[in-house]
Amino acid sequence: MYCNDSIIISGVHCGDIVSVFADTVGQCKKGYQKPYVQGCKIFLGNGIVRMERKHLYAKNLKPVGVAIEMTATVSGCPVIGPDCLSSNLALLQNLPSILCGHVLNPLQNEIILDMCAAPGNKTSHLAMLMGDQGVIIALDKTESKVKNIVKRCQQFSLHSVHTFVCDSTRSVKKISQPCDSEEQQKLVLQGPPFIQESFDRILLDAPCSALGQRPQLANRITVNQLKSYPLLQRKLFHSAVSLLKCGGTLIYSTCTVTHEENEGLVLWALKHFPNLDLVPAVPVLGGPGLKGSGLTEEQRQCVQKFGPPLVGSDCDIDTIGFFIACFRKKSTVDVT
Ligand SMILES: C[S@@+](CC[C@H](N)C(=O)[O-])C[C@H]1O[C@@H](n2cnc3c(N)ncnc32)[C@H](O)[C@@H]1O
Repeated sequence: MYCNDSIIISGVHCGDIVSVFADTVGQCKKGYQKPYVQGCKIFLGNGIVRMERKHLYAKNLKPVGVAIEMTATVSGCPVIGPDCLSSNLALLQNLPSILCGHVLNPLQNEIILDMCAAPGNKTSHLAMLMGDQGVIIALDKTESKVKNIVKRCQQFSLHSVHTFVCDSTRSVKKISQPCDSEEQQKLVLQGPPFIQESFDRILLDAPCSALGQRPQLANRITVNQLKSYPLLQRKLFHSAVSLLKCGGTLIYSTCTVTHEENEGLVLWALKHFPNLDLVPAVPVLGGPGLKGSGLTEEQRQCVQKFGPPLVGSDCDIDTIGFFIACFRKKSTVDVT
């Protein structure tokens, strides 16, 4: 357990063996002194105390490190955190997120767009897959989050990534401007809005309801919030199709499990963009799309779906919930 989110009660000392709980209702405030008995909590496991209250809550302290070293967890997952890896050598990512980069398969010297890039985990992976040769434009609509992409790229000394604060639903220039590939590269480096068909490959790792994230002990998402995502995802997808070159690859991914944000988005895209083909997302590690989702059997096999292995599920890899679909643009046909 990392010290920035720990609550250690008075009278507990380094070396003590303690049980660790997660507060599921957000009432156990940082620094709480007494045992938290009334609120809702979930047992996470046992561990050894490595920091006491005086190491955590004294004035002007900015504690870092492990406060409780977990020795046995209910989840059975190994304890892996930032301290386990040298931060300039490796980045921890879940399996489907890593797969996203491989499915996009960016090649050296291509022009790549990462439309919703912060904090830059997938962006930095893409740059590494390209040997840092080429151009990656990384956009995010939140300025503070774009700073995190910059930090992430500095951490790995990556030079091919160019970041911009941008609402990607507004990233397409209205007027098209035919130009050669050298000119195209110069223009994208000037930042958004971009002329249509500027990018060889696009990653749309969309903002989503994130219901696939784990561990998830409590979720406070409202029905209205849940309903807002498909609309935003469609707007972003629309921009992505405009910005993609003919023959280019577009990856759409989410870390959620809802039909509307995953298979539903694919059905909508195939209906509204006759110039797009759904192609197999390879390499394959996940399971097919949901049965009964409206996708044909062939289309179900093209997409990849991840999540905890459920009884009767087609995928037995135990990961966060995730969805990947891969499209190829075959022509510049106007869209509806
Ligand atoms: C799923 S996260 C991206 C994670 C990132 N690809 C990574 O692997 O590190 C979605 C991101 O989309 C951003 N976002 C939401 N709406 C956006 C918009 N209209 N334009 C650009 N970015 C947006 C959010 O700020 C958030 O950082």
